[in-house]
Amino acid sequence: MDNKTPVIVLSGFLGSGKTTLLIKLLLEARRGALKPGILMNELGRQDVDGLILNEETGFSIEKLLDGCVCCSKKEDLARSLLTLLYTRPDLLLIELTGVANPVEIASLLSQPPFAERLTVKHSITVMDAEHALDYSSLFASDKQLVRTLRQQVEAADLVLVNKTDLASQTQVSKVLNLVHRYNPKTAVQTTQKAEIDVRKLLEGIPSTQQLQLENKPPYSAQRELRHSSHGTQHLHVIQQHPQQELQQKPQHVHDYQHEHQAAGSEAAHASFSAVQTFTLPCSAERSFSREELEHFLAGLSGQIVRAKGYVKLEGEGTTLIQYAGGRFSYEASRYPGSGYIVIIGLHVHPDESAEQWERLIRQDRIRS
Ligand SMILES: Nc1nc2c(ncn2[C@@H]2O[C@H](COP(=O)(O)OP(=O)(O)OP(=O)(O)O)[C@@H](O)[C@H]2O)c(=O)[nH]1
Repeated sequence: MDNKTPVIVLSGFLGSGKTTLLIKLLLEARRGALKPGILMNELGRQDVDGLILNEETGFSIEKLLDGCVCCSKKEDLARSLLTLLYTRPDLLLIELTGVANPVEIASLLSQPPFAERLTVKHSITVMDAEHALDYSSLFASDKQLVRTLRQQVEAADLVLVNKTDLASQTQVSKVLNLVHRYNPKTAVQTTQKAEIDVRKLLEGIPSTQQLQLENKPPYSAQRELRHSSHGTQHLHVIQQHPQQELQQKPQHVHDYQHEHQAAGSEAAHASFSAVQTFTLPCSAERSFSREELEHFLAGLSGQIVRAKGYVKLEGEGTTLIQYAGGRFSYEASRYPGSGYIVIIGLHVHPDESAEQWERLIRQDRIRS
């Protein structure tokens, strides 16, 4: 049996349903006694999805915040993958940002030091059935982003056309046609809340726990056996701390960055250009009404694509607020800290938005 760690890569535009799918995969992994290594990348400086995931599944994760792993954070991605491999997971789950290009990630994984340790089991792209068709015109000013969204479909072996509860039959059929046009070979499934038979996606992944129970050699010993027939490098590397390994192999990671720039500017390889992210903080005491928040977000300049964070709502307590595909949703949360909202959009004005936010918060002080 192949001893490489299987990887499932999740991509798809902002708010399409990647985290929703990841939660289902993790719950299934738990049922199957699989030990997952989880890596989440978010554009914002503040973590939201990681906290949701932890609240829903209890798993802790490796988070890469404040940038996209397929461009500015590639070196961090390499380091995080090594950190996760060091924990000897049964599988790796990687959720990319909504504007990441999975082709770049596949390329990183197919090179040393990962090629010999990881195998991509699935590359899944989640699409928003209601909005996917509008993206080309909506983001016409950001050619890289339009190309990235297309490559998200082209790179997938499974596409979920999600949020069908919010889309018409015609919209769903058109999205399915688009998927077939860009990637005739991929499997496609229409879903609501990313509801699919996740057992199939994890099929064939052995649990270390089960292997031990069956009295087979533990993972480390398997590595050793393999190592003895294939030379020394593999085992030597896996037993090192990731920091050490990166110190010994910095060239590879830097080469990656180099290729980026050498090929003629970041823009030539970047997966997006006009998308910006900023965070609006608020104290734990300040509470908002839903109307107040929705009105505030609607009044921001630029094109707000995604917003998420934790705020205190009047009469409801701490709440996870999500804005995706032009819709708001709210969910009670146990998040204990000060509130914040991460905003992602095109042609946005972070400073001006922060001033507006401050004014809104001050209004409350005047009221109370
Ligand atoms: N109505 C409806 N809502 C959905 C569906 N799938 C996900 N959502 C909601 O859409 C919002 C965004 O879902 P996520 O799973 O966080 O999307 P994401 O792709 O991880 O978002 P980013 O990581 O921010 O890009 C959440 O409020 C979900 O509950 C669906 O099929 N139907």
